[in-house]
Amino acid sequence: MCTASEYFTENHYFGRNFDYEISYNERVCITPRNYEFKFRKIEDMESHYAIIGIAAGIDEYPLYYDACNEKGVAIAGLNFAGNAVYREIDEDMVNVTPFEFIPYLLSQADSIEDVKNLLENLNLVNINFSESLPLSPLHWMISDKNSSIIVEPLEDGLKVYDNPVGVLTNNPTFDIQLFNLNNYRNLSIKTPENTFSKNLELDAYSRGMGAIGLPGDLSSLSRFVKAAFTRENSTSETGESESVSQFFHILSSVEQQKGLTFIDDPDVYEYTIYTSCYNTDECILYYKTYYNHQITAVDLNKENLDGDNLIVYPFIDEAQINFIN
Ligand SMILES: C[C@H](CCC(=O)NCCS(=O)(=O)O)[C@H]1CC[C@H]2[C@@H]3[C@H](O)C[C@@H]4C[C@H](O)CC[C@]4(C)[C@H]3C[C@H](O)[C@]12C
Repeated sequence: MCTASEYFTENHYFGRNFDYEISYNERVCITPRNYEFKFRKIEDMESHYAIIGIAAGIDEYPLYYDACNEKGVAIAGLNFAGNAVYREIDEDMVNVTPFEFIPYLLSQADSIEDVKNLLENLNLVNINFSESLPLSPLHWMISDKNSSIIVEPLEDGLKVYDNPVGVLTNNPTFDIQLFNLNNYRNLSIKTPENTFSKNLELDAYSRGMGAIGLPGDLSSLSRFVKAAFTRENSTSETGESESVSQFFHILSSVEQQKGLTFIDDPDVYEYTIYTSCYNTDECILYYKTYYNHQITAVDLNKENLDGDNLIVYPFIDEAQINFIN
């Protein structure tokens, strides 16, 4: 399971919880403007926008999970098992593989409007990266500071939805996730009136009673509601550290602790391996890992963006504990 979200103060923040039982040696990976993107079915790209993101630990290619480009367009890919359909090559369309989807869009899109235009003629083809890294069934949340969309490769074609809630989890399809929110329209951040009955005196014995009924389990339908409610009502000071802190708090409302989502024996559980947060205006990537709660940051603009080799920062995953005696 995974959850993606965005948040606004003076800047736009975007990121995700990466929840899974397997790590592919994730790391921060910067693709500078002159790294040559080789595509399987379309022309290679010699120069493009610079990209910062979190990618699998493969040396020759940036296999991004989530990323942001120097224009402030950000994407996260989330599991969409049983729903994602990738197609045969169609010579009349632009044939891009799922693992090329993030590089293809972020290398050239200035905005969500650009992304929508690129999607119009795009065919996501069923070509895997390698024998050992097969096709992964994904859907994507894509945002800039002005708008957000969800892209789902469905049986009947590539579906693009406007995203009015600024979150995404996993199954079911986004339209059902949105519809399900209707069931929670009674939730409130305020103490509720007693509408149960005029004849009964029911006491508001605790703060937070307006959100009784907000799901707390880790299923993707429930995380969608929890993340949407938390994000919608989130508030913070507008400085960078306060905004980043609030962003991580939104995603920690749906984080997965080891031991709660059993996958397999012996002791295989899904858990929140990392949480990312991009300030898309400044192109700074912040992250935390399951073991390291200290926020680590990498600033795209501090690199030489005109280079042609990938720049890699391995994750700092050990606990950083601040002993004060
Ligand atoms: C499984 C990951 C998504 C996490 C998630 O949504 N978990 C929820 C699981 S579930 O719904 O609850 O079952 C996805 C996100 C990005 C994916 C990776 C990226 O697409 C990059 C490459 C792509 C290759 O085709 C496969 C390996 C891979 C390295 C992918 C492995 C895996 O599918 C990843 C890591």
